[in-house]
Amino acid sequence: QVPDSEVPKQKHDYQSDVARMRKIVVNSLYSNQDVFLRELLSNANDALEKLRIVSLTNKDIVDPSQPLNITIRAVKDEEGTGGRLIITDTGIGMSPDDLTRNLGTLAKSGTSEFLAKADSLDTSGGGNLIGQFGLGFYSSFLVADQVYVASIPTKSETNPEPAQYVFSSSADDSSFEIYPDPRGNTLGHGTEITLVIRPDASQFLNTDRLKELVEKHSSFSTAFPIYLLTQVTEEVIDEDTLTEDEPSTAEEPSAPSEESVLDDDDDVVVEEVSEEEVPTKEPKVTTVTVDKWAHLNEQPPLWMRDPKDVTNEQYIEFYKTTFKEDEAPLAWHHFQGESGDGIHFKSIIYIPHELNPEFWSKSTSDNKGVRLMVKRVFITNDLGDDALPKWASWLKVIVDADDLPLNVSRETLQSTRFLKTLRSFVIKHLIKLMTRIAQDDPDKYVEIIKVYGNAIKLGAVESTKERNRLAVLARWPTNLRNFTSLDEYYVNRRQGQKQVFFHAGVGATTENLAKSIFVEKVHARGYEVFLLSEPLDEILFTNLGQWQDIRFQDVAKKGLEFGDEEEDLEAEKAKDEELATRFQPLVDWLKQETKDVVIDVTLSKRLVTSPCAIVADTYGYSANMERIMNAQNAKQAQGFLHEMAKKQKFLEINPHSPLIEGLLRRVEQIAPEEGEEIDPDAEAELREVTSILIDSALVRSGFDVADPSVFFTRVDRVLRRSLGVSELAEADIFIKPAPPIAKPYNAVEETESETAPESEPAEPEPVQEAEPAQPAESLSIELESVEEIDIPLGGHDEL
Ligand SMILES: Nc1ncnc2c1ncn2[C@@H]1O[C@H](COP(=O)(O)OP(=O)(O)OP(=O)(O)O)[C@@H](O)[C@H]1O
Repeated sequence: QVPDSEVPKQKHDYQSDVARMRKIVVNSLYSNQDVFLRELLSNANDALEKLRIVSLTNKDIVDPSQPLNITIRAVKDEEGTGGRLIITDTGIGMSPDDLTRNLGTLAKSGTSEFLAKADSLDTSGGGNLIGQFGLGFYSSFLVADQVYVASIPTKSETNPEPAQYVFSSSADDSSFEIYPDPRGNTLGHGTEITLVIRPDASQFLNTDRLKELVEKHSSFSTAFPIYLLTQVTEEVIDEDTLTEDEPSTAEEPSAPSEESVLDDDDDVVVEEVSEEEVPTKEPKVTTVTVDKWAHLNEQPPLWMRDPKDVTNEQYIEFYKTTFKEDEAPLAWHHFQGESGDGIHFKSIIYIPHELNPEFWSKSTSDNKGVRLMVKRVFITNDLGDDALPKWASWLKVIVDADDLPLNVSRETLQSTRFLKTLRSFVIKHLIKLMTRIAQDDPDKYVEIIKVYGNAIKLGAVESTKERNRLAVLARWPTNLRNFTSLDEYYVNRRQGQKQVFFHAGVGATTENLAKSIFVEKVHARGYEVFLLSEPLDEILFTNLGQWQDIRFQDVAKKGLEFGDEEEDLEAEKAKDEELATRFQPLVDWLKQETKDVVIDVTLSKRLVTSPCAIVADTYGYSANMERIMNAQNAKQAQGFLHEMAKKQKFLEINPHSPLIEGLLRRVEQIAPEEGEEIDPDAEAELREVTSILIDSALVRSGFDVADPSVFFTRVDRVLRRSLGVSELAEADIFIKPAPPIAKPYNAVEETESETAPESEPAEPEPVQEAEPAQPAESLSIELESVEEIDIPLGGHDEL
């Protein structure tokens, strides 16, 4: 019976956003109509969960004769064109105020964000938004022209005698009505939603279709039984009273009870057949249609089942429904464990298909992704920051603990080892899951690592306990391939290799890193080098220190060894000595010239074609680390140490580079003979060339030059010389001054209206005629008289 009759009704206007929202939901989700059932069942499940939680501390509020369940009933019109779908739960219920607030307003935060998003929505995105913004109830209007919600809350101190009220609204109304249910209290406690199904949605009155939908979306996501009223035909023995062979339809069914429920094993249970009298004459068999409640979710909830009995589709559907996600997860793992306090649990962990964009910007984990159940009953999804470490806070977890008390509080959980053990179990199984995928399905693993690679690295940096296991899972590009693991690197190392080579440059592309002067020789020799572009990478390698028995080596730092240096030791040594003697004058000159920039100058063994490089000492900052530290404002925090670390640099020159050869020759040329004076011009020019060489070495090595404008002025000067342009020649500058300051707003308006008829726009006034704010001549004179800055040569204070 639709609860609509001549009782006084209170009319309320929908909050304007609600009307807009309903329209959006209906329009954007039209092709996705069947989500309505999932949404309403999810609300019913929530209401039952709320009641169960409240009843833990207040047993009296639940009517023991009223089992906690959800029922679905389809009632077709006599004409068979439409009908009503009635979904009832015996949950917490709603008072008239709740009905108004919950169904008539949008108290949710993020509503305006939703509306903005939804305005530009295509149909495919709608399902996701519905979940995110809790629009569940409005999806009723996808299939119904008119919706009645009859509800009665449980008894409480503030409401000892609750009454059943109805919320009624049609799909096009801008208002809704609230009124006392003319039928009185028919529900005990709970909510009954009656949808007057639109003709184009009549498939939802078909019990087979309903059964299919519930099985697909909802059967395993609730621990409360869901019953569907189905009609079964039975053959019964006709009593004398029945003379015709007409099928008879059962009356309005009562709520499901154990006896009235269809048993799955035994398809039809005869319910209303009296066996009082044994007919004496030949019995006549008649076919009757009987209404029966079919229990749709008889199987235990998914997480309690044996993984062997669950299909991939079921895992995916369960995930979507439980965590309100529209996309399938990337992977999942179903396992059981024991907390050490004797608490057993069953759990499923899911890796969502994408990382929440807020993951990197939020400092706390704000984790609602862990749903704790006790003996199949939902307890909470608010276990606080302790539930998962920040780096793994994107995981979606369902966990059911058998031995916890139902009224367990967050404080109790935190004081026992349960949460701690759960956390380490979840992480252990996540690592296991990822390791398995990495081995069995490398393509899938790449997909996962693209999304979660940096989160894994964060975990390896943050967690000392799991560092090595997580580092195994991380992947980096190298000069030889993409997505390389540390183990792969180790296996492919060269004979005698005692270092894991890496080169880091935050934000640089892999291609640019591969072209670095520090990589050229390592690459040319056929060694593999990790190319790191994320801020976390170098920190992680530094924290790891070594992999297996070989230590990490930044190729841009001192200490680079290939491991085969011993092989030609004698021949090498002799060559080195010869080079050292030959280049000594240049090294001495450079030491003097660069003493403020580097702590020493050496002949390089790492460069191939580049003339020189700035190399950080083992304990100094590499260019990458210097940038990271500067960005973190570590200068203030670490003061002296930071400055010291920055200074630990060496200049390495490549004795095989023609440029360095040339420089050596110049240094030798300007060296005065006994009793001769040094040529000051030649010396000044050499200094300038040296400065440019050092600055470009800094830039090539990834460091910043102290003052780029000084650097470029020097380059300009050298260019002028090579082009035969006078160093003193000044630029012919004329800069057109800006027009005078605009007139006040009103004045502009007046002028415009007087002088600028719409059809014929006035010629813009020539700049000269306007009254300049500053005389144009004085401006141009000032600019034209700018002089080139005279840069003192020699020394590198400015570096
Ligand atoms: N069957 C029900 N029993 C009790 N309260 C209900 C029921 N259905 C809806 N409500 C109340 O109405 C509110 C609005 O429901 P709606 O489905 O629109 O969003 P929601 O359930 O809060 O969001 P979400 O779908 O994201 O969980 C719910 O939060 C709940 O308080």
